[in-house]
Amino acid sequence: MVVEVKGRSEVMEGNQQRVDANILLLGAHNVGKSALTVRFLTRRFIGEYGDIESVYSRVDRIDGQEICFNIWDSQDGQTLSSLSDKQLQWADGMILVYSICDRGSFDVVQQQLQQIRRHRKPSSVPIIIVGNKRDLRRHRSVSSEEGRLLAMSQRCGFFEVSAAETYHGVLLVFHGLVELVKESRALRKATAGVRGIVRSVSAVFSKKRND
Ligand SMILES: Nc1nc2c(ncn2[C@@H]2O[C@H](COP(=O)(O)OP(=O)(O)OP(=O)(O)O)[C@@H](O)[C@H]2O)c(=O)[nH]1
Repeated sequence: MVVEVKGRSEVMEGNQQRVDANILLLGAHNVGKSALTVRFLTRRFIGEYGDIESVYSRVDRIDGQEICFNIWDSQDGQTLSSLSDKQLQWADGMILVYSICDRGSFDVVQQQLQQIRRHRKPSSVPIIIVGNKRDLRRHRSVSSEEGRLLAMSQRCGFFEVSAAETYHGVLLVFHGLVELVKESRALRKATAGVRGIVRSVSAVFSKKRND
């Protein structure tokens, strides 16, 4: 299976900076990762999704800025061991999906979170946890509070949505994540700037000491 992986970039087009955001969808089998991806890309819910793993792109204009979403819809509820370094490093932001009717899928999200945190700091990769299949709430086995508490304890965003019922909720998830990606990049740039200043000042003082 070939997965085309693009690098991350911020491209200047005219005076406007285009932002690329690499978004990785994770979660257990059958929770609706493909349904969320297809809903976001096409506004449609088609019911059956096969087993294609790929990176899809969509360009949106948000507040006048062009954003290119590169979305990697992972396959088959990847287990902890099969979550590759390549996927973890590629992502600028992640969406961890569970089904509100499937407690096991909520456990998978918690395990995947632990694994991600071993590789990437919260400041380097924003995460949104999504409880999907909200339309099936009569079969609910994970309460909204549990989802929200997990998200708060792990410094993640949280949404409950139904890929089957609405486009708007799904749009909020992807757009919300891209805002967090932009904030995290700005923070890292600022931190790198401060580190540079500290390094320069230290260099000046150590030179003076050596003179
Ligand atoms: N009722 C309901 N069904 C959904 C919803 N989202 C997805 N489904 C159904 O759940 C099943 C699994 O959806 P997929 O999108 O293929 O799930 P996935 O997580 O990509 O599954 P894998 O690729 O096998 O890991 C399909 O039958 C979808 O039609 C939803 O919001 N509500």
